[in-house]
Amino acid sequence: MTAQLIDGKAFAEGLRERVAELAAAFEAKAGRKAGLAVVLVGEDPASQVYVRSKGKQTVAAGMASFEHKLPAETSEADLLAVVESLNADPAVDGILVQLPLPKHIDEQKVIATISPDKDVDGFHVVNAGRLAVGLPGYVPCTPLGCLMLLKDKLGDLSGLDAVVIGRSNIVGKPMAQLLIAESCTVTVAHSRTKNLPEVVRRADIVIAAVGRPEMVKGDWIKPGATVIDVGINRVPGAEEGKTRLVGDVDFAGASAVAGAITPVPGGVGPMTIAVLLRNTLVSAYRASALDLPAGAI
Ligand SMILES: Nc1nc2c(c(=O)[nH]1)N[C@@H](CN(C=O)c1ccc(C(=O)N[C@@H](CCC(=O)O)C(=O)O)cc1)CN2
Repeated sequence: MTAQLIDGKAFAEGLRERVAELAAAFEAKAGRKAGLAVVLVGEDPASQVYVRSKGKQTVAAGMASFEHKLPAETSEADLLAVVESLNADPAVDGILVQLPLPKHIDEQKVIATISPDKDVDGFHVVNAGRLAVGLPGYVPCTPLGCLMLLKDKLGDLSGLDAVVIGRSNIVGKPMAQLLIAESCTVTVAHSRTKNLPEVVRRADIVIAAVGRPEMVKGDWIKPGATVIDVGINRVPGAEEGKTRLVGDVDFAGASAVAGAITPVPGGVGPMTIAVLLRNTLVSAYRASALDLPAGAI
């Protein structure tokens, strides 16, 4: 079997177009643009690329982008003060503090300071709690993007066996909650899981989010399964001094067995920013007490 490719890049483009249409409608009704503030502390090269992309895509979708670039030595107190000023700013519907933060800053404290109503990353404990009990709130962008790709490919997910490899607050845990809400039978596997290949082999849906290059092998995959690769790992390339991106799944091996698979790059990654724009627009509609057409995005 050769797996069908799940084209996250194309899906994300479509989502961004729908967001842009609704952002224009929002501006016409509210008399202002929906706004996203992104805060970057330090000069991590990958984070700089993601923040630049977020700014460009926000503007391209017809929303206002507010970038706050702070030096790596910024104190926790100063960062919290920036977040508090964004909480109070009516032009800002969504706040995102780019992770990871420098070691001297307590990430949880920063996330807890973001207003849950502007937490378009969905990392605040209030939004995590809302997801856990099935109340409306903001859902972290990467897992929501994975779910959109899965539903687009498979339709109804109920009754399917899903394995989520990884238990981070950003991907693994919310992904498991989303799949439970879709009536999947969900296993969350991690570094202590015994006989991981056997656990993965039972799954109709595999979500790999461990951050270990090409860890999930082709012979771990059940024939016909759908494989969503969340990993973005930079490894040495064929040419001296060059690097290339690989996922957490051995793409060549898994493609020979799976029914459908996301590539890296061009799979889950582009969905992260498209869903961020979507969450920001939802926040803008809520802040202005305007109705978003049901199921529009
Ligand atoms: N506050 C947050 N911090 C971080 C998040 C997040 O959701 N919120 N996620 C990641 C990084 N990230 C967005 O911030 C992100 C990662 C990857 C991509 C992407 O489009 N990847 C491309 C490849 C890009 C490349 O060449 O390097 C792909 O997979 O095709 C977008 C956003 C950590 N921090």
